[in-house]
Amino acid sequence: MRASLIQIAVNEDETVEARRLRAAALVGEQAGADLVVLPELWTTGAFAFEEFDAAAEPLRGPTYEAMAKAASDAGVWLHAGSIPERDADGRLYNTSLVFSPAGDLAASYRKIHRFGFDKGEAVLMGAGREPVTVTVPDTTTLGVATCYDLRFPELFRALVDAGAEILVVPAGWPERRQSHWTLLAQARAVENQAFVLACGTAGTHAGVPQAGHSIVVDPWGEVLAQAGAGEEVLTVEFDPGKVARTREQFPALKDRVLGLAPPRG
Ligand SMILES: O=C(O)CCC(=O)C(=O)O
Repeated sequence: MRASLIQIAVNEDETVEARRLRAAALVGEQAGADLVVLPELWTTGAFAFEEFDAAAEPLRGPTYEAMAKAASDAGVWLHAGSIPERDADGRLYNTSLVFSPAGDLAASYRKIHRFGFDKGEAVLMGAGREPVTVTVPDTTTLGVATCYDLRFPELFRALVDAGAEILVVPAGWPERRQSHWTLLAQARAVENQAFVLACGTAGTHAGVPQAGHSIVVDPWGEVLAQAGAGEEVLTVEFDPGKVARTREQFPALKDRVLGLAPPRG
């Protein structure tokens, strides 16, 4: 499988429309890849809270249209990162879109863990409730999560229990916590014996420099590739069959003990 992670720069000197066109062109350049991934909230930037309302779009809005076309033009599975989605009741969500090579919507996922504690995304957006997997016929199953979700291992376990072998994590992770990003991506890969494809943004928006450093980790925890800080397309080839082999040779997932009693004391 060949995967390309598009670590696009999100800076304020570019309009959302211009960045959408540029993202579509970058996806087009990845024809020949099996899977292409864009980051979280790349239209506005994950920290541009004051832009969310104005830039919010219905699920099938301009970003959906542009990315569906980009996926079918390039003939790739496209995890198009996330958009600020406005639902029919006017509520906002941080919603990821995954397209098949035919340009059909294969899945959408509303981010479950919202970032910001008592401000930003945590108060401006609603929380998703449903973990989401996507079956790539005859190949593998993707489990999707978004940015801050990376800190919550129970979500990833739920994805693995549902068959996920490749965990795809679009993000807008800040430079300040870059060490957590790399560490958590490796931890989620090792504990779940799965590939982790984590795609961040480059650039600076709302005064928050982005970490970049998109990363691909294999089921043994080895870093197959990692980007630098700037805009970059990180391309990596790997064998999804390594998940089954790793789980067979080192069957730790089989040793889980579920339903533990509460700790004594
Ligand atoms: O968990 C973190 O440190 C960053 C999370 C984040 O930036 C986000 O979810 O948008």
